Amino acid sequence: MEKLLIEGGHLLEGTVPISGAKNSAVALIPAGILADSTVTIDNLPKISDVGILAELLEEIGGTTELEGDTLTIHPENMFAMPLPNGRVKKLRASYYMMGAMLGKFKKAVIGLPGGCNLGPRPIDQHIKGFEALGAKVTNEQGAIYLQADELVGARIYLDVVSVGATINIMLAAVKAKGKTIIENAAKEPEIIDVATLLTNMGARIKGAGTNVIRIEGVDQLSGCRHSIIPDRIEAGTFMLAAAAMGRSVVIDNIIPDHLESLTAKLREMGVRIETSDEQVFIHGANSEFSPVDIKTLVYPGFPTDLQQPFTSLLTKAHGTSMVTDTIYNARFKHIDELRRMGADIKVEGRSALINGGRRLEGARVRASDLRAGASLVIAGLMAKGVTEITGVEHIDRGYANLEEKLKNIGASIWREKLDSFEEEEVKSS
Ligand SMILES: CC(=O)N[C@H]1[C@@H](OP(=O)(O)OP(=O)(O)OC[C@H]2O[C@@H](n3ccc(=O)[nH]c3=O)[C@H](O)[C@@H]2O)O[C@H](CO)[C@@H](O)[C@@H]1O
Ligand SMILES: C=C(OP(=O)(O)O)C(=O)O
Repeated sequence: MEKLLIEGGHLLEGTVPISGAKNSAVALIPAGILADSTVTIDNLPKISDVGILAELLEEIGGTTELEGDTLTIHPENMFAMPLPNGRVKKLRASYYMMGAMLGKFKKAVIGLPGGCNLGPRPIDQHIKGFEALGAKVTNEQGAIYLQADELVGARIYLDVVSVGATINIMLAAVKAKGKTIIENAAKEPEIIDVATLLTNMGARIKGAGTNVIRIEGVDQLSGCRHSIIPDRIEAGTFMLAAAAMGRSVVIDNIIPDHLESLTAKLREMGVRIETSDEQVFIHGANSEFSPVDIKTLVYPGFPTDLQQPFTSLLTKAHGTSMVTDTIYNARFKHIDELRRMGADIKVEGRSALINGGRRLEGARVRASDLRAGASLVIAGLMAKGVTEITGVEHIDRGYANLEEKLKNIGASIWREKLDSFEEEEVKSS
């Protein structure tokens, strides 16, 4: 077990290159199962979720090669190996093994997924979609059993706009007989990225990125090469760090349009931002920030995954800000930790009220989930003194080379192994 240490107060200056998107990568890798020849995925982020998914493909008989940021998937010898336990429990996106294996083999056994604990995260809409396509789905002892004689296209209306259900139904439907229509689909850029890969493999998909996706099933999908879109959440996290502590920071290799909701809110606070085709420039630290209210919404609204990191920045604004999460009702585990660092924050229902303007102080804190970790890293960069963050394994699920990227722009951040006393403390917390 490890911890991150940050000596706060250092101003940031320079360029941060952004990696490929976690939430695309974790769907694109299972999508490789559907092909009958080699799939090559470029611009892969070096994060633990990616490594675990590659191992899952090997568990079902595939071979994978990771060289730099390129993953090559050889799906020829894959088979419908049941995966009721083990690695599937370590991440949320293992649910994509359901759609991909159902699409390819017409059957799958997959343990219920893990991932960030943000309150209830049901997968009823995924299952509703699989059933509509003709699968029999049962839940036995924490694993989902899926079986179909054949998959037949259907019209599926999602009761909840869900990224995971939209992608999972696409994965299952691309090889179904006839036409599938997904209504009230999610519109996140990662959905377009997955549809692009599948289309390059030979799938027929129209409307990805709108709320109605039409899929005409095909018999066969072949290998292809695909480069992952930039990670808008990683980019947003660095934009927030730069707003908090940046003299002048360039966030490079991004699609600025994917970050419009964040850019608008930062500008409203008084952060100076310029954008170009593939970069944003942030001039932050010396400004007097105004408080703002944010409400998380489905894309193109403000992303829930940036809510926690944004909260840290708001401790610097002069006055009271309100952060409301309409997607997850319990995504506030970072708040207690920010309080340990001196933040004045109250949680009321789905909202956090941040009374900003006072400098945070370094403390020993715990990252309970991925973006709570990002929020604590930003808080640590801002704080007086040293902040120690445990729960680093959550941060490693989603941020590639975080310390290196921050060090390169002037942060003082390093990683240490926990001693046995600290390990005991973490295990019992
Ligand atoms: C691997 C991945 O891509 N993770 C992202 C994905 O998670 P994930 O795909 O799990 O999130 P969803 O978009 O499915 O969830 C949105 C909301 O719908 C609810 N819901 C979802 C499915 C379902 O069957 N029933 C249901 O009620 C969820 O509890 C949540 O309240 O989108 C989230 C929302 O942008 C992000 O926070 C996660 O980073
Ligand atoms: C919630 C997240 O991830 P996951 O869905 O993989 O748990 C996230 O990326 O912020």
